[in-house]
Amino acid sequence: MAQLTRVSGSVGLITLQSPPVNALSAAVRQGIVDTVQRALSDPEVKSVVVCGQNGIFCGGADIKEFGTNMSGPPLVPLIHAIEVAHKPVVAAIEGIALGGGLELALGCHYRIAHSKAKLGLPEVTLGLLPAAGGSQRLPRLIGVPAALDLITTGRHITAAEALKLGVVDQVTAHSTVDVAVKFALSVAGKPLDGRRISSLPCPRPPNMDALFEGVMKKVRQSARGAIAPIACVQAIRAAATLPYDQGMERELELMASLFTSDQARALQYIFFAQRAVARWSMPSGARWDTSKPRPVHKAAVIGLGTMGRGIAVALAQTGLSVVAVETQEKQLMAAKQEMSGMLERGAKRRGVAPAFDKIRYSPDIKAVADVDLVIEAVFEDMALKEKVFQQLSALCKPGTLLCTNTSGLDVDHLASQTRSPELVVGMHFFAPAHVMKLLEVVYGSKSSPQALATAMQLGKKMGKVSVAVGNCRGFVGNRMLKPYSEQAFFLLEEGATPELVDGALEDFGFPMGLFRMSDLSGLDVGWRVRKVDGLGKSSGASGQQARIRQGRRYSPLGDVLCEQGRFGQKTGRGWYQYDKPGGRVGRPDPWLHSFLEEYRAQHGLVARRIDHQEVLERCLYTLINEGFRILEDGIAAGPEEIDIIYVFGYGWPRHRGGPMFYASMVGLEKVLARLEFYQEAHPDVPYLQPCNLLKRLVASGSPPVHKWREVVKKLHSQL
Ligand SMILES: CCCCCCCC/C=C\C=C\CC(=O)SCCNC(=O)CCNC(=O)[C@H](O)C(C)(C)COP(=O)(O)OP(=O)(O)OC[C@H]1O[C@@H](n2cnc3c(N)ncnc32)[C@H](O)[C@@H]1OP(=O)(O)O
Repeated sequence: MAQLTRVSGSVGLITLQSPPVNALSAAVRQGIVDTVQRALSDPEVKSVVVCGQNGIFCGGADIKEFGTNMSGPPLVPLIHAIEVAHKPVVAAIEGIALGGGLELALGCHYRIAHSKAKLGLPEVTLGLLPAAGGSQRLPRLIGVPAALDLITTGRHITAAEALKLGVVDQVTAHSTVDVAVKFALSVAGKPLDGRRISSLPCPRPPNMDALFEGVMKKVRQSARGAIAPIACVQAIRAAATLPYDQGMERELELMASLFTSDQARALQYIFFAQRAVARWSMPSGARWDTSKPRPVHKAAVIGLGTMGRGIAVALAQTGLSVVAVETQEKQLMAAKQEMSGMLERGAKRRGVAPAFDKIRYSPDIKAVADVDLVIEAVFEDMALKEKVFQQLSALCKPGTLLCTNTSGLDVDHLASQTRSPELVVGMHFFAPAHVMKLLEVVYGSKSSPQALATAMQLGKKMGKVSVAVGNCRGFVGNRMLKPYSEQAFFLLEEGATPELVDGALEDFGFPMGLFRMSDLSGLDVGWRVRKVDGLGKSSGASGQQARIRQGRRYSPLGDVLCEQGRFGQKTGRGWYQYDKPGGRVGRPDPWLHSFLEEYRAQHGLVARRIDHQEVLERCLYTLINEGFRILEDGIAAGPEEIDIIYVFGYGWPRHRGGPMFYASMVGLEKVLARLEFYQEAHPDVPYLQPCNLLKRLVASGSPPVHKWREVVKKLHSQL
């Protein structure tokens, strides 16, 4: 689908037509081939402009076609045909030119972009590289260092940056197509030498080998096992060292190794999952497209600890008026100072004025009287939160949405403290709240669809990836974390060290292993929760009995460390040792190793050799098992919700697609078999008991992950 019209007498205007983003589907590619051929053979046409309908140039290859039997004309010869054309071809870039879309534009002889357009080669984020000549043309056009940056990060750039780098020739704030047509008229009949990028030499940077070595090292470190960024560097190296034709062969060879890889499948799954979770539904049948959000102009945040500060700043940066309430004067002053710095830094990064005037600070909770929405972010203590919700219910105007930033307490119970439980939802932000992308939006049993719609819309406005989930202890993310961390503790008891467990998890792709993360966030955080749950005391007893609590295996290891004041980085000692309290670089701690040996001896435990495979299977498969329980319980509507929460909030490596997708890649039969194996060895660990949904899926032939949502829906409709 591409249309050719003649404008201004002699300009052939080719318009790509494939909503919503004019992706290069087989039909669009065929349309381009046909219209280019017609335009070039029409003697009345002296020059050509390529644009996209509805103010969008092109979103790149049609990702939905990947993994299918791709038919239709391939992109490489199509773009080549444009480049070798004897008539000037001008790309009129409005909206976006991404991936194959930008590669198409790079095949044109001139590029004119609208000032609001965004350009980029984001293939790496989908596990690919720009294989329609992008990896070979871009370095020729803008040089190797800039091409390395754009292609290995996949970042989108503004038209202004594109102009500065030389990706485009001109930027306009007017109608791009009109400007491009005028320009096309002006270059008709002029020679095109020097305008065909593939024929340009690639500028060789000084110290090229050292440059590539340095970049490769950096990319390997940040890729955490992802293969596409490395292939991108290799392709650009080919551009810098080989003639164009040979570079294109290398590009294809590298693309072939990525195209059908598990990582590409995982990353493309995450792309669509991120969009799927925006189409939320509730067990009542209420849905995203039938529930109207309430307008929110003014919001309040109650409690200005770390979370409250981040939330208030994020709201203000979204343009909302914010009342920031902190009843402790000293804390209020400290918050004000820190938040001003956060606003200033954020504004500098985004090139806008700091939103200082958007926040009004108050020591008095009565300041919430006229707001549309409140986010409570006080200390994680139910009694305190109950009191705050009672006060809010009495003070706020009717219709105000009351949200809690609890990371796992009962939203229904908090709702029961108010006069309008239908207006209560959870908005679980992740620290630091003004930076982290994830927002778990938790609906209680009485939350109205409108309340959920409002919180989801606000999350979107704040630039968050918002996921709607049901109410249960820990919601989705923290609930799944429990079996994962429990297994890590048990592994220490059985012979592992924190370094071994963290090493396995970091090799898998987590930015930080569980123990390193625990040191960072503070061991006392979990300790406090365990104490509320009636656990959390080391008891001083020895033997197996000391490790059975509430009828199941329990490891008091973390409690013992806390009792000794080892809270992690903040105290300079935790699972690792640090140079000083507040130190950031953890080193293995001989004291901890001796402590573990003594602990095992005291409890009659015999250390054995544990390998990375066992760490991964026990930590990850129990986490996945809990994910299946969450689906079974109807807390998440599908595997996509769980996977997006883990990728955006818990550091799960994106190129592994989230825990549920990973399970589907490992094979459900294998996950089930290994859980059964470990359960037999550890019958006192309920989390190792395979969940019914997992068994059911295996019994029904392990359907692919995109079918699980339907299976779960059917399961619930039968109940
Ligand atoms: C042997 C092996 C040889 C293999 C040879 C193969 C040769 C291949 C040659 C070239 C390959 C080129 C690779 C590419 O071009 S990969 C694609 C690169 N493009 C992208 O990554 C862009 C992805 N899209 C986005 O970033 C955004 O969607 C954006 C375009 C910025 C729009 O954002 P927004 O306005 O927020 O809207 P949504 O994200 O919600 O999107 C709206 C709907 O459009 C769908 N969409 C978007 N882009 C694509 C696409 N490229 N293909 C298909 N569909 C796309 C998106 O899914 C939304 O629909 P829905 O809500 O139904 O999911």
